[in-house]
Amino acid sequence: MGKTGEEAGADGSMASIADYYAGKNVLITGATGFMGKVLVEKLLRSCPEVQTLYLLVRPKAGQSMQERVSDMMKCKLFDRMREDNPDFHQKIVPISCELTQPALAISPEDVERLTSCVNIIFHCAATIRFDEPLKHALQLNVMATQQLLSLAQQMHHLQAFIHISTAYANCNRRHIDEIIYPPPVEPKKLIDSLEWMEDSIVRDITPRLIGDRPNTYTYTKALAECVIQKESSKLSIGIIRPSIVGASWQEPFPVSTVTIEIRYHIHTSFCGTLELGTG
Ligand SMILES: CCCCCCCCCCCCCCCC(=O)SCCNC(=O)CCNC(=O)[C@H](O)C(C)(C)COP(=O)(O)OP(=O)(O)OC[C@H]1O[C@@H](n2cnc3c(N)ncnc32)[C@H](O)[C@@H]1OP(=O)(O)O
Ligand SMILES: NC(=O)C1=CN([C@@H]2O[C@H](COP(=O)(O)OP(=O)(O)OC[C@H]3O[C@@H](n4cnc5c(N)ncnc54)[C@H](OP(=O)(O)O)[C@@H]3O)[C@@H](O)[C@H]2O)C=CC1
Repeated sequence: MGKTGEEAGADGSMASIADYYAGKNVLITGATGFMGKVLVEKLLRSCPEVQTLYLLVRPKAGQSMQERVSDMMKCKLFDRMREDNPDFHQKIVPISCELTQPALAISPEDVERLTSCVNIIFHCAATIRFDEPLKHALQLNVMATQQLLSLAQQMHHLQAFIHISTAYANCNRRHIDEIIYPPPVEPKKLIDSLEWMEDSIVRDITPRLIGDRPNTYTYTKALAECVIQKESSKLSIGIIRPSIVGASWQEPFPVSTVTIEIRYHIHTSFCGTLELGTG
């Protein structure tokens, strides 16, 4: 992550990661997901002086966002935290949202609270279904990212906006550099033109639109990177492109063997069961 000059010591040395997070307020989207909850646990455990984690969570399946976050903190992932610091939940503040709604459906009071104190944003939320209908994938992976960037610009103390992309955003290329490639289409034009179209028409033209990318997931993740790049002069932005995220190696506890059922369709259909061991 980039550092601001004021975070460097007098001798120009960088603070440790834990020192950097001391007293910081962090906003996380997708905190109930596979990667988000690991991030929440890691920040709480390894950066004990972090001030507050604001989690943007939607109510789901009859559960309020508070119930969902309470359930999450009871899961095995947080066993070590419960032992080390039973009061860790006090650092977590759930904020109600629905990322596909205008202004992310965050209440004005919560917007005020977030804009006055958030220092770092981790944007993990996305639809990761490879076969998500294009309109919905655009709504969540691209338009919600745009809306979160708008919110970020209102934040008075924001130091970093970290966007979780994917190594597969440019999987149509043989060689991928650490750059953002020009978009296959101007995201705003695409969104505007799909808005009035019936879902069935969008479905029919999706293969033409995504071109040589294998699915709507990688296509919309690539468009999201372009949306992010447009704001890069106004915000301090980092883009992470993980590849395939597996089980934990050592922390918070080692998972020695995991069986992954592969039903991915990237370049060819692929079906089978893969055993991954860690030693
Ligand atoms: C040595 C190394 C070699 C490595 C060799 C790898 C080669 C392969 C390369 C591909 C590499 C792409 C890496 C992208 C990395 C990102 O960027 S992250 C994105 C990751 N995305 C995902 O994991 C989502 C994948 N899943 C999907 O998109 C959809 O489930 C599919 C595959 C299109 C299937 O859709 P569907 O036919 O409607 O089926 P769906 O109801 O979704 O799922 C059927 C069942 O499978 C389960 N299921 C679905 N997805 C998963 C999952 N990921 N895990 C477990 N269960 C699942 C569901 O829970 C459901 O279970 P039941 O309810 O039946 O019990
Ligand atoms: N898993 C992997 O191997 C890889 C993942 N990535 C990227 O990492 C990020 C996280 O992926 P992962 O954790 O696996 O995904 P998950 O599907 O496990 O999590 C997605 C998260 O997004 C939230 N979300 C989805 N829709 C909405 C919505 N409408 N409003 C509010 N929140 C919403 C989900 O909340 P809810 O619980 O309410 O559904 C959930 O917390 C993604 O950006 C993905 O592209 C990149 C490379 C590899």
